[in-house]
Amino acid sequence: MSEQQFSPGYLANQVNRLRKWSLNLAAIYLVILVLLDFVRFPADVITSVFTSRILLMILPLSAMMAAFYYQQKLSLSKPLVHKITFIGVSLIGIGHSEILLLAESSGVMFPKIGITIILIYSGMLLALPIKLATFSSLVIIAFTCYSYSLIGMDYKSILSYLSFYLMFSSCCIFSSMVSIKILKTNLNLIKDKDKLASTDELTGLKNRRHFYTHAENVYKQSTLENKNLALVIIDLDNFKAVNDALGHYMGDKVLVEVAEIINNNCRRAFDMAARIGGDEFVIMIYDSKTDYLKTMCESIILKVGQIAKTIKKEAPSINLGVSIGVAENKQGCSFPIKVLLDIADKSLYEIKANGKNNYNISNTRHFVQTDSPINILETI
Ligand SMILES: Nc1nc2c(ncn2[C@@H]2O[C@H](COP(=O)(O)OP(=O)(O)OP(=O)(O)O)[C@@H](O)[C@H]2O)c(=O)[nH]1
Repeated sequence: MSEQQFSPGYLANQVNRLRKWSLNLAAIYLVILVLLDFVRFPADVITSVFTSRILLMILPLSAMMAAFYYQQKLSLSKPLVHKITFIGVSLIGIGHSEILLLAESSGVMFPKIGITIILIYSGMLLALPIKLATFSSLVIIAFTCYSYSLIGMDYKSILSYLSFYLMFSSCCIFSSMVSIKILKTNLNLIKDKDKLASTDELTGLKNRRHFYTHAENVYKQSTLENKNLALVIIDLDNFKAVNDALGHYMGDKVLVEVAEIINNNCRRAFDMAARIGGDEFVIMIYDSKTDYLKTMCESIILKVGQIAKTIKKEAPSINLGVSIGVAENKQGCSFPIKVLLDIADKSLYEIKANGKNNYNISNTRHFVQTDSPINILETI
């Protein structure tokens, strides 16, 4: 699953889909109810019944569906969509009470708690956020009980209908809560699994596999937006000696501290640090500036130097250091990630060959003009 699917809007999208389907069901049942009206009601009241159905049920439900389906196109805010839904549900409740009164006055056998109306309500209640669904239920129940009292129903019957409506509404609201909870739990489980698969266990940085996927996406973004993109490869110097002299536990500790230094350089959304080998790391900097890259490399060398000083106290012969190779895609000059890594690697090995503990920044424009790019371009 891609990273984009886990964006903060992912859960909201899933919940929205669930709500859209609930509304679709409500709409289907409403059509059935309207068709039943033609069979049940005598000709003299059918016009009034049909008008009430259109004004108080079909139109509000259509407005609710339009708000849900065209939320983005119409730039409707979420609270506005919820308000439209709430008003829609309440109107539908009132509409049904109105038709109940019409049925009673014209002597039509009209089930007080019809299965179709229950299905319509459940569809709509599931389409609302929990608080609004609770509030709408109360509005609908109040109106229905009021209509019952208007047709002269005794209080015991009203009470039994009231308890039925309360049970039925709470059942819908509870199902809505449970489905959202299940969605949240599943999403968190998938997120945890994805995090484990993309993270380096020791340092907590992203691993090589995740880095490549992310880097390809950011590279596409940089070409679209015509932004600079820099890859910084960082390799510790003489790290093996730390392991050999002070043990793997100390070696691990050094790697964790270095990872923290490296990660602190990722300040913007597209930047990313990863561990791509034993003592090898990479940082990707989006919209990079060469001056910033220089300052960053100097700061990393300085901070790793402080770790080296602590190591030296315990093992004076160890010269821990860090070599850094940087490749920077300047605007209008876009080498793919693989080639950019190749260039950064070559820059790094120049430093390794020339005394270590330093950095080297290669602007990719430079490679087009000299002999070196011919080698690099052949690898494309
Ligand atoms: N403690 C520890 N060591 C590791 C880990 N992964 C790799 N290494 C060690 O890192 C060392 C890397 O060795 P080299 O590539 O020779 O690096 P170096 O000693 O820094 O040599 P230069 O890069 O040439 O300066 C090896 O000894 C690996 O065993 C790890 O997770 N923990």
